[in-house]
Amino acid sequence: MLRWLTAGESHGPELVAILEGLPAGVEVTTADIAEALRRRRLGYGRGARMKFEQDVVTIVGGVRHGRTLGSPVAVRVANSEWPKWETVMAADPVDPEVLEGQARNAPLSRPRPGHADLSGMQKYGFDDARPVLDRASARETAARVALGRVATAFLKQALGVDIVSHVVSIGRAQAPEGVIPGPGDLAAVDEDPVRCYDPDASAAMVNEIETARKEGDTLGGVVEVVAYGLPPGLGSYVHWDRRLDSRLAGALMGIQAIKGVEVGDGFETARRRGSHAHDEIVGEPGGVRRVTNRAGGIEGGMTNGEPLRVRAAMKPISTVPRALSTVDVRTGEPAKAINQRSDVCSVPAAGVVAEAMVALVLADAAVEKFGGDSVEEVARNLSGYLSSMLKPPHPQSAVTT
Ligand SMILES: Cc1cc2nc3c(=O)[nH]c(=O)nc-3n(C[C@H](O)[C@H](O)[C@H](O)COP(=O)(O)O)c2cc1C
Ligand SMILES: C=C(O[C@@H]1CC(C(=O)O)=C[C@@H](OP(=O)(O)O)[C@H]1O)C(=O)O
Repeated sequence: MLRWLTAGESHGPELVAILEGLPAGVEVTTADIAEALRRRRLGYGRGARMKFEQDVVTIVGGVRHGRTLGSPVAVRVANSEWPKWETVMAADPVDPEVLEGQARNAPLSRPRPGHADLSGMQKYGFDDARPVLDRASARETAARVALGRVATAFLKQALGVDIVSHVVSIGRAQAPEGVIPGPGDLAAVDEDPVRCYDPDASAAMVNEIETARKEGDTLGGVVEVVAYGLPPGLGSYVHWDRRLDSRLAGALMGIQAIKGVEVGDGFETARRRGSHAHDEIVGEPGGVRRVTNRAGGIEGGMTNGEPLRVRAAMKPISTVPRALSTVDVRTGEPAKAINQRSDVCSVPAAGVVAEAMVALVLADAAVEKFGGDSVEEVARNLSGYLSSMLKPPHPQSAVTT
């Protein structure tokens, strides 16, 4: 079993992340993780903070000379902006007089509709949104992307799996259906300003973001993650919480602002007749394949050997410059919601985070099926499984033998 945890606040000194249960022998370096974090900061529509802040990565456990040890992998991602926030977010008590004069420390009492502010204040008994938003913030996804990079390395090295993601829509601008990056196309997707694989759709998405920005508004959208090279049989049909689709949906919904998840053709499948909803099976030399992949590579809660396809729908950013109505919790009076620097659209970044979450869930399922002590052992077990796996005899090979 793979377990992962993150800690740290958006304006705190650093994020920390631990991944436990990963086999020994996975090749991964600080530079690999730093590059994954760089990808997460990209994307047209991100706010000012993404330009001036650096993610400073340190691997502090579980890796020696570029290979995992089998012990928990621990990563620190430092916030380079920490000196500006040191008194506001200090762990130890700070002299109230020092805090008094700091604009940054003024209580945030006008909760934003759509953010965690108000419910978080009510739940934990705060009269200031600062302690809520600082942890609810998607800054935390940097920690997940760091761990996701380690999981991605494991999946590639032990199973030959490639994970790509792309942006399917931003606002009303939509990529044509069926345009999906191939296993080696991640760099090409990353080159696009909104991480869309279709150039015309990409231009329309950039235009949507610019228009929203000019109008003081924000946008959401849909991202898709595709994993190539998965063997059949990861996950299980035997219990709800062992189903791979259930685990993927939970992981994707656990990303800030994700409000919907689709597996394969998802909601569109619900509108089709059965005769056009499923993927017919044909034999071919060496095995079987599906003629289509409407299911997105999962049947019965298990991978079926076809590319895995999952989508996540992100709501628009809730820090809307044309601020929404709220109540000032100190006075009870109507007010305009907190409106500080913010992203206009973070959908491209959410795609990178979604890749990380998919990688962590798939790595967990792979360790469960093939063992978790070393990359070599996992590869050996995978190879034994594939060579003994049920494969209906192909008619042509039956004739020749
Ligand atoms: C990569 C990423 C970046 C985000 N950036 C912002 C932002 O700059 N401003 C903002 O208000 N919300 C941003 N969000 C969304 C908030 O984190 C989210 O709306 C908030 O946590 C409440 O969402 P929830 O209801 O899904 O928890 C971002 C989300 C992601 C995934
Ligand atoms: C810091 C990151 O994203 C932040 C996520 C976020 C939110 O409310 O989720 C709000 C913004 O932070 P701030 O209010 O400090 O500008 C984003 O910049 C990041 O992705 O690294």
